[in-house]
Amino acid sequence: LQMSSLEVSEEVRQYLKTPTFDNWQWEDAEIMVLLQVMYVDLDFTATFNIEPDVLHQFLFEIYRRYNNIPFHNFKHCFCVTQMMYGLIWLTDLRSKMDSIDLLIMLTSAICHDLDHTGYNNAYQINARTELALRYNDISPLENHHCAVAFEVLERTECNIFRNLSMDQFKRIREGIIKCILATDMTRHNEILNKFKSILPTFDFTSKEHRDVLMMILIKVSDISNEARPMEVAEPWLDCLLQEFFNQSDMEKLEGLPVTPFMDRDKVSKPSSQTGFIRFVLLPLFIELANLFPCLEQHIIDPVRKALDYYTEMEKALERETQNRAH
Ligand SMILES: COc1ccc(NC(=O)[C@H](C)Nc2nc3c(cnn3-c3ccccc3C)c(=O)[nH]2)cc1
Repeated sequence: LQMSSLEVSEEVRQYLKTPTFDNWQWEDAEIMVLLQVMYVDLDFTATFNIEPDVLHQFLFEIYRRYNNIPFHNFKHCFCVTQMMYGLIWLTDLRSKMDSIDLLIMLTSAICHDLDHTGYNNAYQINARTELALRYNDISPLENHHCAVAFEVLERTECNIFRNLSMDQFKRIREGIIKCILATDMTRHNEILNKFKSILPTFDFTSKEHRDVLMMILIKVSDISNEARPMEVAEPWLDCLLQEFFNQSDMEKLEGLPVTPFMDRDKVSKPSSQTGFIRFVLLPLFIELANLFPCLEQHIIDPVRKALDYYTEMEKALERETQNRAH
């Protein structure tokens, strides 16, 4: 099943640009080739003189630095990157932003959860882990993901930016740090409110506005599973709850505070998801659709369907528990 990026059909290259792409049908080795195809089809390899072998070495080292945990693994990195790739094409971002900003966004997506251990920032801080100590409780995970990304880029054979100028590298480094640190969900309202405040007068020629948009786009890509077809999205929720339950089991064992929506004794799959979609996902996606109306049908409609699906499941679950109670 080995594929070289030369052998990926035109049909697959088009499918790769859509939010309906099903990651579950592809092996890791094929996903590595699909990631290369993204750099080629966005003309990054030509524009930034990225040698194919360096791109391959970079992606392989990234692959090695993701851990085998239920959710924050290499397949999640691919899903976030593929959604970012789809958004770039759907919104025709190439006609509105410099290629270097798109290169920052795609590379940030690939690197955004590097070496995630399956335990979130609340755990890192409460358990006083090495990461919490090193980063003084300030987004310890996201700081770590970003530091690992630049450790990889320090290796010449993996440095996809090695043929760029110092100024270009500085701009890329600043952008990747901003994007990866923006994926800390405790900053969700800060970033969303900033975007809401600039939306009425959004100006693509303003660097400040572009920076906020780039953070919104990686945030949208990061939590966008429910924008995908149900048969692609639902397994991801099972993986997420598995990872969350592993954490809350550990917190109980270690006598640490347990996050309510992670407690297997408290959370039900549908009720946690309806809350997340109504209060986190839809408000974020609706704001982005204000800037790119085409996202209504491609992203928001599927999410509304998912909300209906989980609301029905929630009702069915309630009826069942009531019947059992009688
Ligand atoms: C404001 O910070 C928050 C807000 C919500 C959540 N998570 C949830 O509400 C629940 C558990 N659901 C949920 N959480 C999700 C999804 C996708 N990513 N994601 C997630 C994963 C890890 C950390 C944070 C989030 C939002 C998803 O489809 N559902 C986690 C953190």
